[in-house]
Amino acid sequence: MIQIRGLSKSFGSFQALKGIDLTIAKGTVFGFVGPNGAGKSTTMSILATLMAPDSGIAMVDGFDVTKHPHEVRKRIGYMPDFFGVYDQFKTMEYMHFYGASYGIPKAERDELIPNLLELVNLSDKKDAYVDTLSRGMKQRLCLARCLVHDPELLILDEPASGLDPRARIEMREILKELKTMGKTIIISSHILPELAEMVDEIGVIEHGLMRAIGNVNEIQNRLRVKRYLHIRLLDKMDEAETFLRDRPHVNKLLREEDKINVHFGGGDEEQAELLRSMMSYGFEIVSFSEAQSNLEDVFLEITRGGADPS
Ligand SMILES: Nc1ncnc2c1ncn2[C@@H]1O[C@H](COP(=O)(O)OP(=O)(O)OP(=O)(O)O)[C@@H](O)[C@H]1O
Repeated sequence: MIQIRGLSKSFGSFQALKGIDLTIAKGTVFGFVGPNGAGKSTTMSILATLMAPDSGIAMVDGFDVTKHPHEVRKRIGYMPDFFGVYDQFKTMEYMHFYGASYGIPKAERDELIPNLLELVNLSDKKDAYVDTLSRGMKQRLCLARCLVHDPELLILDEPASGLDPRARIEMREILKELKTMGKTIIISSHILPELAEMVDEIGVIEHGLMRAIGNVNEIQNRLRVKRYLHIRLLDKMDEAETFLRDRPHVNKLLREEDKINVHFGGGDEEQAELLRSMMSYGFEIVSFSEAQSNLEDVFLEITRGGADPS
């Protein structure tokens, strides 16, 4: 669905994209993650035909975004990170406005729009003025608007940003629904653990370069991040940190207020040995647990330069 080769874009002397490559198959939900200013929005704007690259190629469903923007626009629904919602419209009117812009006949819109509003849980707000909607509702309305022409590809730039936890969960449920409908989705986010359960693949971008692409497990394996141990102690945190740094298979330590998180490269036996050694040294251990590494850990690992993902 998406093919990007050597995509570059500069703003003045600043190089926002430095030749990125990316392939996303049809039906994939792709999580696009990276720190602020990494180049996510720039890449998405180019895919949405709103910005021309300086060099390189971006194709959507076989159409070049710069040569055939109209073909591309028919196939995509784009949700920008900042959007206006034409406050003087009621929800229903707003949807009709977008539907009409895509040339969808009124009779068809009359059938389609209530279904879309239901999908995004806004049926009861159909007669409300857009400016009276909450932020979460506006974001869901924007998503419904993206779906009006039944695009195959959704390009969603931080659709959950600024939402409270409940609104985020609602947004995530809608995205899961779209996934089951077979849409290809590229979604950027800072809320990484939330992406983990719905994305098929992730791409990590930093300073305009793709640092890693693959499914979460593949990337973890590539980074050789085996397991994460959370160790809570009654006291002697500094001493424990020094002790742990010298132990075998301890790749990295992250200190939190009341616990030490260890990136551990060993297996069960080595882990048991680590616990044994801490006990015999005299540390008073409150808990010693193993956590599944999640998308956030992977992201931190890559962007802190803790391991070479290549
Ligand atoms: N129109 C512009 N003019 C000048 N610089 C720009 C412009 N658009 C983006 N940039 C710069 O390009 C870099 C990449 O920006 P981009 O918005 O793509 O990042 P991002 O990964 O989406 O970050 P965020 O998560 O903060 O939205 C940033 O340093 C940004 O300041």
